[in-house]
Amino acid sequence: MSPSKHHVSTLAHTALEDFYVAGYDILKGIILMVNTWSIERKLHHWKLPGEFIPTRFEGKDIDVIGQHFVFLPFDMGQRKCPGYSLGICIIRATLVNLLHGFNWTLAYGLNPQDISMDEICGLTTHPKHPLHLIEPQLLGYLLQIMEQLNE
Ligand code: HEM
Repeated sequence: MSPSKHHVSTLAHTALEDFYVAGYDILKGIILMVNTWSIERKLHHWKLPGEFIPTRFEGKDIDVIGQHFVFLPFDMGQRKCPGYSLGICIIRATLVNLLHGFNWTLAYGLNPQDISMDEICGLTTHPKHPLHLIEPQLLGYLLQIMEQLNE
């Protein structure tokens, strides 16, 4: 996992007035980016925060809309993501359809524990190593189509 200084989770914001926060004087006009990745970890709420453990959210009264500082995927306050509920719907619908409609297996004979959860961080965070999956039926259709094209 990369060090926290590489994870910045908000867009750039400009301070509209001088203010003081957490020991820092912020001057009007300064451009700020808030490192929510680091805030979530500094609060020491999560066990093994760098590990992919989806069950950690089970039975927890923690939402994603900026009420809980330990989990801020969409940030909080006036400039939090206005598309958060559409974003959640799209991810849920896409994932559910992919899992419901196809039988995926890991490529190259990999085991689930071999999947790398390393990230590349920038304006958005994405996997450092792509996830290669095979869907045998889909692969069969594709091969058939390619054969027909070659005839
Ligand atoms: C899971 C999907 C998404 C995630 C994790 C996400 C996350 C974020 C984050 C962290 C910000 C920065 C907030 C800040 O700088 O304080 C943001 C801003 C924004 N997002 Fe999203 N977003 C998602 C989906 C979407 C979708 C689907 C839309 C639109 C249809 C959208 C539109 C925007 C806009 C317009 C802003 C800028 C808001 C502003 O500066 O006032 N996002 N998003």
